[in-house]
Amino acid sequence: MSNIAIIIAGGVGKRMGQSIPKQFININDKPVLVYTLESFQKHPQIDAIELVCLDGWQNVARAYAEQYGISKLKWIVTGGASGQESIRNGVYNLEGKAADDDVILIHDGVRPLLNSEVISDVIVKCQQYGNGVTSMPYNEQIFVIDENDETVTEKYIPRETLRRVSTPQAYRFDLLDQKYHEAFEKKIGIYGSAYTNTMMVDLGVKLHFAAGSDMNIKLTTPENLDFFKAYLNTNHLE
Ligand SMILES: C[C@](O)(CO)[C@H](O)COP(=O)(O)O
Repeated sequence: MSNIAIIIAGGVGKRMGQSIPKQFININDKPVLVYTLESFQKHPQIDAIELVCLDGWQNVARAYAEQYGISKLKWIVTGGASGQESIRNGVYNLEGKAADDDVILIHDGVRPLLNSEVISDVIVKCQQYGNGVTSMPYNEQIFVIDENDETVTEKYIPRETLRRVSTPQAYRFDLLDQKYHEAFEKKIGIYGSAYTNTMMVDLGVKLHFAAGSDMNIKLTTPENLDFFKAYLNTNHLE
């Protein structure tokens, strides 16, 4: 049984407002994506890495992998028109390569502050239950926007009933492959902001929470990049 990481780096990163895709932005002279790949390269339980890459950037990614010694990188697959198409491309490429009981970890290429405990726990949960999704408690109050006026609210959701999820998310390969085929055939769970976790729930799968980390932020805005730089500088990481 192997543990295979699929790193999703197929997006253009419009919200970052930069001329190059956010996964390729250099922070302290190293691309964001390389920090992410290194987390999986260093983890002793990860056997192989597949990168789903924005079209046109495959050679750049391959060159970086060589430069930074990401020897576990086995496959580079081209991303799709949406997040779900990108993940699907990564999953389908593993057909005939991954075994049914392999643990497949899906992770955003723009979450470079991933620690090894989070990777370990999501693998344990997946081995135990067939899936595991990293998650954290929600610490803010959540209010629901009024149906008729998006500037007001009269309703909230008690935060004790919520958990916010992140990546990595891990699924047994047979479940993951079967559910992507079902989703794309029936057009379920593949709308705009959908991801593997929401698709699984839409297709009736019960998800199991794994440990998350507040450091494991997704770099979406320029402020997130500033935070990442500050973190690296304070912690003297390279
Ligand atoms: C974990 C996630 O929020 C989906 O549940 C994921 O990080 C979303 O990534 P996206 O690039 O914002 O779709």
